[in-house]
Amino acid sequence: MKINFFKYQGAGNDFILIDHTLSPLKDIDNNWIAQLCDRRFGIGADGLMFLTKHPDFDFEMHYFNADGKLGSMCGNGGRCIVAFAKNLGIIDKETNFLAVDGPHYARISASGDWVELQMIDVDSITNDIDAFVLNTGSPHYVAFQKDLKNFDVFTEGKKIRYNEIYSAKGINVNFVEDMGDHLFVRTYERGVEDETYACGTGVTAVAMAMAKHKSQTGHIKTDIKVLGGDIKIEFDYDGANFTNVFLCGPAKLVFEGQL
Ligand SMILES: N[C@H](CCC[C@H](N)C(=O)O)C(=O)O
Repeated sequence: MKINFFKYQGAGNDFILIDHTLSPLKDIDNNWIAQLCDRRFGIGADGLMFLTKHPDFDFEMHYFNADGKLGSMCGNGGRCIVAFAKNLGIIDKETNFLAVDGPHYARISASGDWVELQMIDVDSITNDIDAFVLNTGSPHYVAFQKDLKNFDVFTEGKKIRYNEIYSAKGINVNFVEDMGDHLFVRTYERGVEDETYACGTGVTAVAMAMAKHKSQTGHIKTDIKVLGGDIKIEFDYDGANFTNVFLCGPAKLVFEGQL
């Protein structure tokens, strides 16, 4: 049986999407997923998602990292699957869907390629020396870095991801430089085990860490540049809890094909 797939990208974080609404997901072949995500032997992607039906939601998102294993929440993937669901005609301007970290609300531009995705509330940020550690659906480490453009994100990110504190469960490692009117962020992603061009849960974690660092409260809007484009984050912060969190950015169909 032929399988139709769609390739999407959100600020350069790229994904393979498969409509699996006709049957439930079972017998996942993790090696097959890893092979499809491989950039030389497969289609090439940072992750793969299946869209399935759910009795209480518009659809359910199942996200796998490029290594073929089930991932935790993927923010850019969430934005892309919303654009995909619109493309499939499952949803129109807004949606409530289920992901691994719970229900998500999202709204979509009329053009279908700009998605604002609500992320989970966050009530805990800890420190690891000068860095911040928090979970925005996926676990993130946020460190400040000068001259980030010329920094070796792969080597330094990998060192942190595999150090004795984080190696067992893994962590996504974000480096941020404050550029004045925006933040510049680069991320080493667990499960891809490489730097990616964008990470949605990562930039969300960075914006939160920056608000805490600067002791800002209220309704906070943050403009972020990543290697693959521009993302906007919005949330309310009362000094302890981050609520009404939105990850906003592009989500575009690149091509479709058949396996
Ligand atoms: N790229 C993703 C993060 C994927 C999470 C994954 N790397 C993991 O920790 O399982 C994002 O946009 O949020």
